Amino acid sequence: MKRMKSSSSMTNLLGAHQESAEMKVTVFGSGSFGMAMATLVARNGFDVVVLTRREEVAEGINKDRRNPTHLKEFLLPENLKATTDAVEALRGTSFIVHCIPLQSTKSFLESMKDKIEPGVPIVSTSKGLHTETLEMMHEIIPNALGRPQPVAFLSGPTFAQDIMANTPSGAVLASEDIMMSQKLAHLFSGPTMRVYPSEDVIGVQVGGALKNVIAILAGVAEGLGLGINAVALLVTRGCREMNRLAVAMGGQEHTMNGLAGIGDLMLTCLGGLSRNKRVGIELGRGKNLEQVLKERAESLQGVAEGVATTPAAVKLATRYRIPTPIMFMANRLLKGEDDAANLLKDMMEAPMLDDVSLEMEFQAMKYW
Ligand SMILES: NC(=O)c1ccc[n+]([C@@H]2O[C@H](COP(=O)([O-])OP(=O)(O)OC[C@H]3O[C@@H](n4cnc5c(N)ncnc54)[C@H](O)[C@@H]3O)[C@@H](O)[C@H]2O)c1
Ligand SMILES: O=P(O)(O)OC[C@H](O)CO
Repeated sequence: MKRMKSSSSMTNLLGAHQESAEMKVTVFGSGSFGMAMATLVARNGFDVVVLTRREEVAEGINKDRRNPTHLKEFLLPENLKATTDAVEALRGTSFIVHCIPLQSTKSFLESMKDKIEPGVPIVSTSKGLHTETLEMMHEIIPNALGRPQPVAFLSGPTFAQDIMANTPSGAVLASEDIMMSQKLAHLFSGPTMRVYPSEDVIGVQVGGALKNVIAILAGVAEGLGLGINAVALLVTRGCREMNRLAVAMGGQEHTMNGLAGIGDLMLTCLGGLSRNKRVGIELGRGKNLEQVLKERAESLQGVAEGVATTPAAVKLATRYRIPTPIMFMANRLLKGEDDAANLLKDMMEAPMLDDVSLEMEFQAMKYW
């Protein structure tokens, strides 16, 4: 494919699909979502290079057109290549799609800072909150690079498998600059993907992070065999906690009512493919967290961001004085402070007082 000679500035994103064959896109990460994003933009005509840590993955993608470890049932487009060489992956790139788990992003980007051109936009797809610093990606990226960088955040109800299968999906892409959101959203959109531009950087990120916390509990209810009524109860009341906290943190209510909020919550909690929900199911069936995470790591089942995000979510809820008893329950469970059945029984016995003030609710932390 024809390459642009120098393509590092936002102006090169103008013109979108008709110029796509001349534009190179770099994808960080060859896990499930890295492969889905790489395939999506390759289908839109871009030359795509996936940066992977493992030679055998690069070789599988380049020679067999399959990732040998993730979503290997899908044949990859010919204009999608892979490399373990960051300089090669980034040479002449127009924009970067970041698909590395949030907790690993700081160290990863610190190692990349001299290789990434300052003007190249980074579209983050990572969903979470830093477990210790409580930071979101809009803070982690410039801190790790040691400079401002054009950044955008793509989030919504998008299981990697469904994107690979080319069935219809939708997401939101947010940046502080609505013009940049519009241009980038257009580059990701296609016959089976609708990407809506937004300026709500906080709402889009918080929605993607907190839905994973609630999904763990949806899984716990399922693992305990409590039935779909219990799942709907937890997810709906969890949704209220997620919205209140997101708005307190600066997110917009309409974002939480859209694809990056309730849309992703529904998919993750009710769909069958969520890794976060799967962790909850295993906990509900009586396994401990250490055992669950060890088994997942051994069989390359992919990151469940909600595990590391939950302690950060409850710290932020405390900072913003937002009552989030369901998220606190998830935290107690993950810390091994109580077992799943006991926690849910306690929750059912909690008073129901919706007419108390938010502050009273927060102090009591037992109304839900
Ligand atoms: N899988 C999905 O359906 C999906 C959908 C939307 C968003 N996301 C988000 O995308 C992000 C990535 O998810 P995923 O499903 O691809 O996870 P995954 O576990 O399948 O893959 C993660 C990738 O990151 C790489 N990686 C991890 N730590 C690294 C480090 N320190 N340095 C370099 N590479 C490192 C791994 O080798 C792997 O290639 C997560 O934040 C997730 O919440 C995933
Ligand atoms: O598999 P999960 O739980 O990480 O969810 C994947 C995506 O975030 C769904 O939108």
